[in-house]
Amino acid sequence: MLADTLAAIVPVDDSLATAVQARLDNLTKPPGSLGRLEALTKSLAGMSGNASPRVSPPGVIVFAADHGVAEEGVSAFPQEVTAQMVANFAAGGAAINVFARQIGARLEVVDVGVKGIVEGDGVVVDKVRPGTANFAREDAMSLAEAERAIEVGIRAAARSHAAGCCCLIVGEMGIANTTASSALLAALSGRPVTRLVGQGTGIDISRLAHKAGVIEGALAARQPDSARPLEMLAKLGGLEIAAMAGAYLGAAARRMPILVDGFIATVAALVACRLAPALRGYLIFGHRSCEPGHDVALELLDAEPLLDMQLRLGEGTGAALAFPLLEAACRMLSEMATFDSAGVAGAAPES
Ligand SMILES: O=C(O)c1ccc[n+]([C@@H]2O[C@H](COP(=O)([O-])O)[C@@H](O)[C@H]2O)c1
Ligand SMILES: Cc1cc2nc[nH]c2cc1C
Repeated sequence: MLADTLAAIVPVDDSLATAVQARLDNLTKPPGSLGRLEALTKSLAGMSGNASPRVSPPGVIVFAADHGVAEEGVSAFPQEVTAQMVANFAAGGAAINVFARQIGARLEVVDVGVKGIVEGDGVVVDKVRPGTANFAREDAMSLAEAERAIEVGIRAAARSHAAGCCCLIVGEMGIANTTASSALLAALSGRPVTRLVGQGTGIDISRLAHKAGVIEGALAARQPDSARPLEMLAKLGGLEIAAMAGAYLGAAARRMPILVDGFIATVAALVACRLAPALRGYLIFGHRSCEPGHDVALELLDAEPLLDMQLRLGEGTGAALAFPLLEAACRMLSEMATFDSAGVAGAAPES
C-alpha cells in the first residue's frame, strides 16, 4: 500500500496558475492587494487540479501514540495523559474538538499506538503496538511496524477523502513526542540537538538540558541514516509521527491540500517529503510553534507559515485556526465581483 501511494503522488499542476492569476486580476481590488491570499488560491488550484478550488469541508485526523522514551523523564506530564487525552477527544472536550466544530470539520481520532486501553466511543483503534520502545536504549520499533504505522495514516486519509473532505489537517497527541521529533530533526538537519530542543509541554531549564543529553546519547547509539527515512522512523519513532507522514502521503495521492500543524507535524512532513519529494507541493503551513526546532524544520522545507500565535499545543490546533484563511482564499476567487460585473473602472493608464 505504501509503494502504491508513493507512486500515485503527482507533482502539483502549475499550469492552472496563469488562468487563476487572470481571474484574480479581474476581481474588484487593485492587483496583488490581497497579498498572500492570492498566492494561496494559486497553490490550492495547483494542488486540487481545479481552477476554482474548494477546501470545505475540511478533515481533521488526530493520531495518538505513546513513546517509551517518556521513562527518561523528558516531559512535564506523565505518560498516562496520552490515553486520558484520547478519552477527552472522544468526549469532545479538547481544544481540537472546539476548533474542529468551529470550522465544520470531520474529526477522526486514531489510536495508532497508545499504551493503555483507550476509553470512549468514536476512536478508531488501529494500534500497531502499545507504544514505542525507549529509543535511548533500543530501536523504537521494527521496520515492519514503521511501515504499518504509515499505512494506518494512509488508510485514515483515504477515509477522510471518501467522506468528502476537501482538505486535510493532521494533528497528534503523544507524551514525549517532542523528544522523538527533535531526534528525527537532528538526524535530518545535522544541527546540534541543543539548538533544536524546547520546552514541549513545559519542562524547566534543567530538564531541558537532560532532554538534550538523552537525545544526544540516543543518536550516538542508534546512528540513524538520514538517507533512509523509514529506518529513521523505526529507530527513533514514533508511531503517530509515522502515521502523520502516511496521512500526508495518502492525502497528496488524492490531490487534497494539506494544512500542516506545529513542530511534530512539520517533522513528520519532512520525513514524508524524503519518501516522496512531490508531497511538498501539497503542503501549506498553518502556524509557527514556540518549539525552537520548528524554525529549523520550516527552513528545511522552505516554508513560511500563515500564523504566529505562540502556540505549543499540537492536536492540529494551529492548522485548524489557520483554516479560515484557506476558506477565504477560495471564497475570494469564487464569490468576488469582477471589474466588469460590478461596473468598476480598472486602473488608470500610466501617464
Ligand atoms: O505542535 C507543537 O508544536 C507542540 C509543541 C509542544 C508540545 N506539543 C504537544 O505536547 C506533547 C508533547 O510534549 P512533550 O513535552 O511531552 O514532548 C504532544 O502531545 C504534543 O501534541 C505540541
Ligand atoms: C493536557 C495536555 C493536552 C495535550 N494536547 C496535546 N498535547 C497535550 C499535552 C497535555 C499535557
